[in-house]
Parts: sequence; C-alpha cells; structure tokens
Amino acid sequence: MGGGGTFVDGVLRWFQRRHSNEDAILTDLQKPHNTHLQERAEDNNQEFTITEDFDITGLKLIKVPKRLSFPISAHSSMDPLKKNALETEFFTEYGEASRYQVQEVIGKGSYGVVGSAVDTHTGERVAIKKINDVFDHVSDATRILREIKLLRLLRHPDIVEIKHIMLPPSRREFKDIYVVFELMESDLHQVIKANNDLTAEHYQFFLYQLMRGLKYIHTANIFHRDLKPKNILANADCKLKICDFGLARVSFNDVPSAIFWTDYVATRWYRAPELCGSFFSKYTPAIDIWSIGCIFAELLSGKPLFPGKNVVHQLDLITDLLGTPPPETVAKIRNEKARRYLSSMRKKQPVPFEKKFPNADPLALRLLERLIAFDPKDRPSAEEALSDPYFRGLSNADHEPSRPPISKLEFEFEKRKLAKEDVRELIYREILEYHPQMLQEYLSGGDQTSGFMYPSGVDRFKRQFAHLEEHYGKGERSTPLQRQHASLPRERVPAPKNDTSSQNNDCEKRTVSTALQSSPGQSEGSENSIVGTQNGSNQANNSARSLLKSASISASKCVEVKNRNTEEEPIEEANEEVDDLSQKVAALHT
Ligand SMILES: Nc1ncnc2c1ncn2[C@@H]1O[C@H](COP(=O)(O)OP(=O)(O)OP(=O)(O)O)[C@@H](O)[C@H]1O
Repeated sequence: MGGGGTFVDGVLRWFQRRHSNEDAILTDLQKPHNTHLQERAEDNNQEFTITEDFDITGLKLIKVPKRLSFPISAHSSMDPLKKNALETEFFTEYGEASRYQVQEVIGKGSYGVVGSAVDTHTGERVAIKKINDVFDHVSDATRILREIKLLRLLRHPDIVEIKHIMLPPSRREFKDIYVVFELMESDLHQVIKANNDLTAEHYQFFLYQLMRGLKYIHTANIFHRDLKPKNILANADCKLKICDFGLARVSFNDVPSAIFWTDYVATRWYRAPELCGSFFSKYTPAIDIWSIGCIFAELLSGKPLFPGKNVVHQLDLITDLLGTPPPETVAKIRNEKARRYLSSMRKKQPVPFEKKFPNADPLALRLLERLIAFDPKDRPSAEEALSDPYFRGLSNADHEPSRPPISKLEFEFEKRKLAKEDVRELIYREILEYHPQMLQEYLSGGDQTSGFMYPSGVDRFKRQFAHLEEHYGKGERSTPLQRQHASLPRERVPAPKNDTSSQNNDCEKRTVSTALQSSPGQSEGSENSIVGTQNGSNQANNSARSLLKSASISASKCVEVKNRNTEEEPIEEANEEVDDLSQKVAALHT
C-alpha cells in the first residue's frame, strides 16, 4: 500500500470552527469557565470542535484482549444476605454516584483503580478512575491537577475525554477523587500483542490518529513526554486515543528548562536520544515525535524498537540502527562528556530500514526514518508529518485542528511551591468545572460547600471500589502499583515489606541514584545484567558498561519479575541523575 488506502474513501469528517469572546484575564481560581461540554475559549478565543469523525467501518476490526476484570455479578458464592446488601449499596443511594452503575474493575495504575460503569442518564459505558489519598504527597496531587486540567482543556477525538468528575463530599477534607472517562476497550500495548495480522491500512490509520492528536497537543504548547503503547487507548474499531497526561507539561518560554525537566521520568524505551543524558539544552516537541516513531516501529514489527536496559544501552541500541550520528550532530551536543562519549563510540553504519522491517510499506519506512532522526531538528513536527506522502489521500489540514496555546493563567500554579491545601483548592476548583451550578455559587462567593458535607455519593463509590478491588485479579497481581512520585523524584515511599510489585517500583526508582553512589566495583552482579557486549567495542565502552553494571544489577534485581512478564520497563530517573549518569559514563573516557 502506498499512502492513501481504500478505506480513505469511507472517511467522513466535519469540523466546526467556533468563536468565543470569553474573557480570559482572570486568575486560576476566578476564571469562569463554561462547562466542559460547552465551547471554551483560550487566549485566541477560538476553538475547533469536531462534530463528526471518521467512519471507520471500512477497516477490519482488531482483536482487543479482554481485560482481567472482576464483574460484580460474579458473586455467586457470597452469602445471599451480604450479596443483597452489597448490591443495594451499589445501586441505590443519593447523590450523583447513583447515576453510575459500576460493573467491574478493569485496571489498576499507580494512582488508583479504574472501573467500568454505565452512566444511567445516557446509557453510555464509562471508565471511572478512582484516585485515593490524592493529597498524601503534594507532588502526586499536583500531577493529578495537571492531568485533569489538561484533559479538560484538550478536547479532541484522538485524546481521551474526561466526561465528569464527581463532586467530593467536602471541599476542605476530601481525599479521593473519581474521574469519569469515556470507556475504551484496550490499549495499544495489548493490541500489538494480540494482533499479528494488521494490515497496511491499520498501520496508516493508527499513525494518522496519533499524529493528528499530537498536532493538536503540540499547537497548544504541551509536550506529552510519556507516549508509549500503554498510554494509547484503543477500541476494536481501530479508534485510538492518547491518554495519561500526568507527565505532560505546558511549555512556556519563561520557564527555565531546568525546572521543566526536573521531574522527567518517562519510560526509557520511547525516550528520545537527547533525553538519554541531557545532550541538548533546549528540548522540543520532537521528543514526542521520537516516541511516536518508536511506537510506530513497534506496530510494524510487533516488538519494541529500542528496549534499552539503561540509558547507555538505550543509546547503543539507537546507534545500532541509526548509525553513529554525524559529526555535525555530535558537535551540537552541549554536554561535553556526552559529546565525547558519542564521538569515541565505535563507528556504526545505519541499518537500512527495509532490512529491519522487510514487509513494511516503503512510504511508511521513509516517514519512520524522519520520525526517529537522531537530531531532533531533523524530525518533522506533527503537522509536517501529516503532510508526508505516507498520508496522501488520508490527511487534510482542514480536518486536523490546531489548538491555540494554552493560557498561562491556567498553569500559574506551576510557578510556585504549593501547599497541600492550595492543591486541594485548585483540584476542587477544577472539579467544579463539571458542576456548573456549584461553580456559579463558588464564583459568586456564595459557596456553601466549605462547612458541610454534600451528598455527593462518593462514599458509596468508595465502598464499591474497595469491594471490587478486593476481588480484582484474584490470584494475579492484585495490589495496585506503588505510586511513582513523579514530580519530586527524590521523594521516596517506603514499600511495604511483602509487596513485591511495590518493591519493584521502589527499587527501580532507587536504582540509578544508588548505582551512582557506588563505585563500579562495589556491586556484585551477573554478566547477564550488563548490557549488550559488542565485539570490537573499545576499552571506553567496556568501562562504560562496567559502570552501568552497578546500575543494571540493582535494576535487574528489583525488576526481575516485571522484566520477565512485560516488554516494557518503565524506569524513573531524575534528570539530574540522567545527566550525572552520562557524565560519569563519559568521565571514563577522560
Ligand atoms: N478511559 C479508559 N478506558 C478504559 N481503560 C482505561 C481508561 N483509562 C485507563 N484505563 C486502563 O486502566 C488501567 C489503569 O490506568 P491508569 O491510567 O490509572 O494507570 P497507568 O496507566 O498505570 O497510569 P500511571 O502511569 O499513572 O500509573 C490501564 O490498564 C489503562 O489502560
């Protein structure tokens, strides 16, 4: 297939451009947003609303593996009285929670549990994410605030939609939040695992949606920063949606990049080379383009493109495919030691993409090469990628909306150090966006919510989720992952002693810094954990590897179980640590 496919004929899209005069010169807490369903305006007072999207019936359905779940109806062995009480508790109570019939727990993340439910008002199936103990760590709460704010402001068919956030019972005391999303059937990670018969049209349509979503995100001046197959939700009808904006950041020119990147913890396998050691001083949206390139390659081949075990291995794998970067690119690297590391690397020739992906459409490969160019400046923007010949016949700029840059006022909170109560207030304010009546009261100063408990129904939900969680994945990994304290990497949560999954996570977090504190010889370890010994690698490379031995040894101990079972190993590294790592690696060459 070359570029446009037959399915293009079935495309039906309509976009409306709307205008608004909403006044944006108010502070974060005062700004009178309309409800999320209404048009809203940002700096440029203009927004596109996609009223109808692809007719994708022309594409063959993909397999979406059933999630490990616990249906409430599976309670047959329970004491009938208890069961009855549970169901009564489940389905009848005051407050808006009675609007949702929770069906099953469909997933767990580090921040909480996700359940599927039916919205009895609309009949729609939804996903409800319960995030508990939101304020235990201000960094987590800030991440959640950022995510719900961004998802309210980003309205696009290729981005998961928050439909509602339940009103907490008490403005000043609430600890948990319940976010209602549109329900998706699976994610791209599962889709890649379950489908080995995807067609050229599938690949093209998948990449098109990702690029279209990314164009919208980037034109809003947002970097997602953690694009990976698990963060792309998918339906059997081939619809994809970008999710998990917890690491996303708005890029304002006046925010020093040191601050911008202090909490960078994204999954290594999809991490652009300029982030594997703080190579370039200024990061650009091209980091997301790189990740999309890696995801696209994974779609084409069915396996991760660069499954690095540590940052140096990551660079080894990247250069194995792309060849060592040309001297002009290396010369631009500001970090002197990183520059020396790359220039002293054994010279490698690029591998022709046709050889690596023998069955792929040549046009797909040409675009892939652009997406994973070593030098970020050689990667196309999402908008440019959309006009690549690969999408000929499918793309149409009129149907690929941009989004005016996000208002700075929305992200004022990023500039100051927030106390727990500040974040709680900001999250509460954000939740009110989904409760227009209460928002009006709040804005007019007649807020009644501070003193008494609203009948929000959240308590009922708590019980429902607690119950489902208890039974979720019985016999499997049934404990939620330990939360990763992404925004403040040095903040550690001691893992419960017997919780292997938590230990894994915590260990991952400690790995790099611990390793850096010890000298190369200090850690015992097997050769298995040392990465990629290559014939002909020079002394420097060996030294680099022996330094990394300590890092990878502690990592492999901690993540052993995970490594066996997943193709993807998220690892957390504070940017300074990454920087440090590259310096230490490079120092061996001096
Ligand atoms: N809208 C949705 N529809 C269907 N499933 C969803 C939806 N949102 C999340 N999920 C699934 O629920 C599970 C948990 O999601 P969640 O975002 O909480 O965790 P996560 O992806 O591990 O995130 P984090 O990186 O923050 O820990 C994942 O398997 C995800 O695919």
